[in-house]
Amino acid sequence: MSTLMAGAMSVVLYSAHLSFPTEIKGLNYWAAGLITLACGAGLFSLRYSPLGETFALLSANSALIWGVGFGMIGTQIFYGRAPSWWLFHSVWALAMAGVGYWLIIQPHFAARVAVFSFLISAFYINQMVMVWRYGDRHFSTRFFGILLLLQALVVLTRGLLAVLYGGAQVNLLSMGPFQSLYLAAGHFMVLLLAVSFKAVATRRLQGILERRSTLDPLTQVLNRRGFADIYAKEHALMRRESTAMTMLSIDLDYFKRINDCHGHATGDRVLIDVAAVIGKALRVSDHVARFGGEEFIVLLPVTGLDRAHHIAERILSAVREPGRPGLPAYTVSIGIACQTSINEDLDAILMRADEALYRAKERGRDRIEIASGPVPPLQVIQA
Ligand SMILES: Nc1nc2c(ncn2[C@@H]2O[C@H](COP(=O)(O)OP(=O)(O)OP(=O)(O)O)[C@@H](O)[C@H]2O)c(=O)[nH]1
Repeated sequence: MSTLMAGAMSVVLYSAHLSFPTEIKGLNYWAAGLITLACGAGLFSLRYSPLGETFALLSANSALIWGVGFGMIGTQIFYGRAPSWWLFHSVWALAMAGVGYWLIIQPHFAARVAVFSFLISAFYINQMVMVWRYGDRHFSTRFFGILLLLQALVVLTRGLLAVLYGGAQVNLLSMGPFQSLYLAAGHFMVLLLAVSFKAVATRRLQGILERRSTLDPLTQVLNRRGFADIYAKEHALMRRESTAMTMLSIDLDYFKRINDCHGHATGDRVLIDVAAVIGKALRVSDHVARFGGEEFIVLLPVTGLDRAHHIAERILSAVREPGRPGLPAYTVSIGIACQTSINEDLDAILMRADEALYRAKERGRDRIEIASGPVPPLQVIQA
């Protein structure tokens, strides 16, 4: 039953892989791992078939190692790590050599169990390390990590019992407390691991969708909604720390002409380029957004007018620089508004920055203008 459920989970994971092939990686390996584990469980039942016990045990053990190994590869890829195919193949080769030797040449059940258990635990331990190092601090990740730890402990204990007490303690065909525990773990843990991996993947997807809803799809900078959220946070910080922040309103000059002369696709590439140029001129703590069309807004937290003017000049001259292949020359105009009062809201500061921008347009474009502002009750301006 649990084998069938693991098979069903593989369909769920594979369909998630087909829906988000680039956003969430590794799901296909997890799906392959679950199917292979289900096949492995099926192969064990062939031991009483005409194919014989040796074939059944060798093929089943091989499938189990592949199944767990694919899970490890899936987890590594999920966390953006290079897959350890060398570990995958080494564990498989060593385990098959050990199992084969103690099954065919020198039959020894306990030795077979020990070598298989110790080697396969490497896959679980490797995944635990991945989750510990690269996972986020969220319930789904912790759940996944704890299950991996438990599975590693169960497998290692089986190996140890085989070494210390011989085959009788770990023979799953005879019943004892450890055998029951191991079978329960074997049956349900795989399923639980698949469920927890799906939970981790869903959490990743949630983050991706949240990020997407705040990003401009063309330039990958913030959109109006994402910017409003960031502004609210910076505004709260400004209230607490009595600092200033400055807004730049940046608009491409004669962008309609670029579209008309070079086509809309080139216009789009210019927009991507200007977003990149602006981004390079900023600190990581600054924020850039595209407010539709060819207008970009930059928020410079804890920044006064002097420093903001310096940054705006840097953007202006970086945009003017020739030599970006395949793009027409273009310029931008910039309006600057400094916010020093917490009573001013986003709409008000944007309006002032826009007024300055229109003045820059009127006065010939490719220039910077500073907004006259409300009298600043400023305590600290870090320029
Ligand atoms: N390629 C492209 N063009 C866009 C996009 N959004 C808006 N536009 C174009 O941007 C142009 C804006 O033109 P205007 O508002 O006249 O501004 P402008 O030509 O830059 O003139 P000034 O701002 O006065 O210097 C229009 O032709 C829009 O079609 C977009 O996402 N991609």
